[in-house]
Amino acid sequence: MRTPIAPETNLGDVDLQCVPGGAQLHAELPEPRNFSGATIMITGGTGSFGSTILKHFLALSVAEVRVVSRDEKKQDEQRRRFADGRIRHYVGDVRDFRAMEGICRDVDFIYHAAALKQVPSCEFHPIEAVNTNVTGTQNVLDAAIRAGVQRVVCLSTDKAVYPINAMGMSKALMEKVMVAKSREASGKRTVITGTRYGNVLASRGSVVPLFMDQVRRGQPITITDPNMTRFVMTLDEAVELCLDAFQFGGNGEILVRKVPAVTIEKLAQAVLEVMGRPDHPIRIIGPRHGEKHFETLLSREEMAVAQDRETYFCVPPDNRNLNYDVHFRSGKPSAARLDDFNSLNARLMDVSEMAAMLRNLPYVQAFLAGGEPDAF
Ligand SMILES: O=c1ccn([C@@H]2O[C@H](COP(=O)(O)OP(=O)(O)O[C@H]3O[C@H](CO)[C@@H](O)[C@H](O)[C@H]3O)[C@@H](O)[C@H]2O)c(=O)[nH]1
Repeated sequence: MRTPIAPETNLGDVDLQCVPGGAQLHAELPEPRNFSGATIMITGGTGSFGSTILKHFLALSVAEVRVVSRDEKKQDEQRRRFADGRIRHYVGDVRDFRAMEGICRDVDFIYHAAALKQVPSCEFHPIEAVNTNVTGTQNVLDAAIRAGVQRVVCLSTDKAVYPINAMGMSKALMEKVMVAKSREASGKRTVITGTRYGNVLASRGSVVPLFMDQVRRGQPITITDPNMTRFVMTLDEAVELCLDAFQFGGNGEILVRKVPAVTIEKLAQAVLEVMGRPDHPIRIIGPRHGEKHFETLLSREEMAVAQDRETYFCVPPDNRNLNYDVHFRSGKPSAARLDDFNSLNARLMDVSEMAAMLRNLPYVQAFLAGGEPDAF
């Protein structure tokens, strides 16, 4: 069944004050999010993000969730774990337009999370990153527009801003594809919105499970660079942003959650504090392939036009056309005197705040209870 979102829940047309550097927003954000009876498609639905979003959607009494991914084995595990007849698994690759076209039929909402996201491996296989992250996104959006899907939310990363590695570059291009497709979709049924995240704590393959495992095995914690900083957020915060994007995201907008940052040294100290092993040895190993010293969630140019929506920033699309006269008559606000929003000038957490955040994570709690939890 198709469930239209009530027009009043879409803030895409509301005249929000444009606040360089970010002051407060003034519009009331309506509740609640209504997905009941909807058919939802999640690309990358067996990955960290996809499966967590899946769990949240199932709790919101949706009619059907189509999980699209390439890995039969993960799908089988997920089928057993959830044991919910509303989930339908599709083996398919976002690189395959025809497959996406078939799966999109009669879908109301799409969460597009499928991506190659490992920084080091994308350095070695950049074209693979382009094929999945860029062309794959184009395929999903073309299929969605053609099928008249109501809303598509695409997942991006801080590594797409001022990118230096292939993963970030492919995600930056993905965002450009997303905005270009939103122009194409303008006036049609489909609304396309992006979300941009920093590091989600304790996600599969990330540094927190690695550090905890190293401590448990009695191996030194390996720190790349103690002064390196990363934006960190919990999975719940990430899910919240996704749901906000479905409800409030306008066409072509990118929503960026405001989160604090932490140095890797403090993150490691917090892990050791939580594990009660403050004197555990640490080894400095130096940065990995393609790593940045700090990350940026919003460029200076984006800060000049971003709208501040309390828990997140909204970057509107640049909807000027390619007519040069129009360009010259209506330039953008200047970014010259603005800072970007990066993990050096963001609020930096101290060890005890970081440790408190870690203690609240289900993964950390299960680990400390002696288990071997799967990172999501
Ligand atoms: O043995 C290690 C491994 C990592 N790090 C550091 O820990 C931080 C976080 O590393 P990791 O958890 O591997 O995440 P990132 O490399 O920052 O990338 C993650 O976070 C991105 C969001 O920024 C996602 O897009 C990526 O998919 C995801 O891998 C980085 O500063 C690393 O240098 C260490 O100090 N020691």
